[in-house]
Order: sequence, then C-alpha cells, then structure tokens
Amino acid sequence: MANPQFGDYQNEIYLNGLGGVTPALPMTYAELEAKAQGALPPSVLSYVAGGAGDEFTQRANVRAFERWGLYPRMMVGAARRDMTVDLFGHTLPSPLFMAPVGVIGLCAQDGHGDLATARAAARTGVPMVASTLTVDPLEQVAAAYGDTPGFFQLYTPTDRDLAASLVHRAETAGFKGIVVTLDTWVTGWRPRDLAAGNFPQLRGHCLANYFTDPVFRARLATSPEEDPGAAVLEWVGIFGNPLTWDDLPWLRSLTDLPIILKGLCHPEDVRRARDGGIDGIYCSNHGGRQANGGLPALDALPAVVEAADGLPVLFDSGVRSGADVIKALALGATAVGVGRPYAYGLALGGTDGVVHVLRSLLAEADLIMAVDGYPALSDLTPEALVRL
Ligand SMILES: Cc1cc2nc3c(=O)[nH]c(=O)nc-3n(C[C@H](O)[C@H](O)[C@H](O)COP(=O)(O)O)c2cc1C
Ligand SMILES: O=C(O)C(=O)c1ccccc1
Repeated sequence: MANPQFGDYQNEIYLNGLGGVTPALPMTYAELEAKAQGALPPSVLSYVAGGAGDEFTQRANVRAFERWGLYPRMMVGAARRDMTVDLFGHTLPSPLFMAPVGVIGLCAQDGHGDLATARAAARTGVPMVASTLTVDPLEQVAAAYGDTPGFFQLYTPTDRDLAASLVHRAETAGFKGIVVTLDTWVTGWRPRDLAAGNFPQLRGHCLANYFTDPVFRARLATSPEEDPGAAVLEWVGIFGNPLTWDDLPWLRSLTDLPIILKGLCHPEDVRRARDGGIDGIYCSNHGGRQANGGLPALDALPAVVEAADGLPVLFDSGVRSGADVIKALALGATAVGVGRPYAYGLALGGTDGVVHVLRSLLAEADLIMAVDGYPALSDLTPEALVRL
C-alpha cells in the first residue's frame, strides 16, 4: 500500500484473525512483561527487570504518564498522519527509538540479541542506540542496521585513548551519532541483583567492544582469550569515568559526529551541555535503575526542553505504550525511547518480537493521533495536554 500508516498494523492483525491466526506475541505490556519473566533466565531477568532501591522511581516513571490526559479534537482532517521527524540530519519515519540496553545481547535465545535488535531496526526504520556493552562487537551490530541510522552509546572509560578508540571505531563502522551516558559511571544500589550476587559484566558478558579493542588489549599482559578473568578485572578498573564539566571540551574534541548527553534531568545541566557545543540532550533517569531519587523523568522533561532552547531532546524512562509516546512528544521530546519493552519482545520472539513491540507502539500512537485529531507531530504541544 502506498504511504502506509503505522496504524495499518491493526488491519493486518484483524485480517489475520479472519483467517484464524491471532498474534503470536502479547498485545499488552503487562502480558509481555509477565511472559518474558518465564522466558528469560533468572539472572538476566533480575538484571533487566530490576531497578534501584525499592524501585519507587522505576514505578514513578511509569505512573507519571497517568497524570496527563490528551484533549480530543474533532473534525480536523486526521485521515492521514505524519510521524516523520528530522534528527541530526536524518529523516526518520517516526520519533521512536530503541534506548541502549547493555545486556540486550543476552535477552535473545541464541545469545546474539544485539544483532537481532539491529535487524529489527533495519526492518522498522526505528533506530537502535547500541550500548558499549554488547555481546557482538559494534562493527557487527552496525552492519546489521540496513538503511536505518544507528547511534553508539559510549560509556566513557577512564583511559582517554580507549575512549577515543571506541569513538573512532563507531565512526568507521557508520554510526551517525555518539550518545554519552553520564549517569552510570558507578552502578546504583540494585537489590534484585545484589540478592542473586549477580552482575553479568563481572562474569565476562557483553564486554566484546573492550576485548576486541586494540587500546584495551594493549593494557593486558595476556589476551582476553587466554585469561578472561584478568581482562574482566581490567575492565572493572577502567569502566567508569566520573566526568566533570571540565571534561566536556575533551569529549567534544573526540568526534565531529553529533554528541548527545544522556542522563540530563536538570535545566542547569542542559544549559551547560548546550554552552559546551553538545548537539542533543537526552533526558532520562536510566529507567530508575541508577538512583531511587523519586523524580520521574517525565516530570523533568518540560524544563529540560525549555533549557535545550531548540536543541533536539531525546527522552526515555517509563514509556510503555503508544499513548506514552504521544504524551512525551507533547511535552516537547523530539524523539522517544523505550528500553525494557523491546528487551521483553526480544526475549519472547527474537527479531520478530522486537518488531512486534515497535509496530504496536507506533500503531497505537498513530491511531491516537487519528482519533484525537493531531495529524502532525507539530500539533502535539503542551496545550494538547491536561494535567489530571
Ligand atoms: C537491562 C538494561 C540495561 C541497560 N543498559 C544501558 C546501557 O548500557 N547504556 C545506557 O546508556 N543505558 C542503559 N540502560 C538504560 C536505558 O537506556 C534506558 O534509559 C531505560 O531502559 C529506559 O527506561 P525503560 O526501561 O523504563 O523504558 C539499560 C536499561 C536496561 C533495562
Ligand atoms: O545496567 C545498566 O543499566 C547499565 O547501563 C550498566 C552498564 C555497565 C555497568 C553498570 C551498569
């Protein structure tokens, strides 16, 4: 069909139903999450599903969306909707993206979930932000993106040469931007993982980008293949760099690709990033995994957008439905990310599972734009929302 709309996924599902075929994967987030609990090994599940402290912030991220309602508008001519968005010079079919999920590699049944997710990005046009912590090296992830632009998330190591090497490799592999995550130079207090005494990276998982890196390898007396334990210990020593604003000029000097700072929730931090020549702001509290501080990321979004003063603002934390995507857009996000939802889709159905989750989110968002009368993303403004 020419000019397909994301809502067409609904027709497809009902038509299949006429032929006696119902969706292989859950249609609600609650069921997706519950079924994934049965599919994932307990050690991976606790890492993915868990958060910081008693997970108040994680729940608050989700609940924050329930405090906003969208005004329905009638007779505006919403028969066709346009969800295309320009991001760092790329025209994307929708403002949805996949947030970096470090252990996504382990969520697939074949243990290569980064590649399976990259294939879902290729099939849907929904960009994937690849974590530094992948099972397969970033070059292989980038090669699976097809025509969909991909972004590389950098955990800045304390070794500056290693940071430069990772960024250089990402540029060469064809990534279109570098997302620098600022809120995870130290791991938050995570009771579920603590109870199981389990942290996947310490068991050598998802460290391929380090183990294949010439700068990292040069730091080791023996190769990671010969002595993986020593390589993991070396990783522990260099993983987290407690960056300060004084490091911003150095970060900026690493690449001409767009740099996006992830984990900004305070408007003053946004202004500093902007003044330092950063290209994009990523408002997130890491899905409530890092600090149990209470502030839902959505509640930080409006002031972040104001301080960003026209810079693109990416948002994630707590997005579970197409309605949530619409609300974050109305509060000023340029693009909206999901984390756990696609990890659960992957766990249940591989690439097809991720595609199903993304298409469902987009179909619901598109149909809300149709039913509530907001045919263009530019129609989604704070005035479209009521605080409940
Ligand atoms: C299992 C897991 C691993 C994550 N790993 C990373 C990571 O490597 N880098 C990063 O910047 N964020 C990471 N995040 C945070 C996500 O990018 C995102 O901020 C968060 O998942 C959004 O919240 P949501 O899960 O409620 O959608 C991870 C999240 C999860 C659930
Ligand atoms: O688990 C995470 O959310 C995450 O991003 C991470 C990555 C490496 C070390 C600690 C946490």
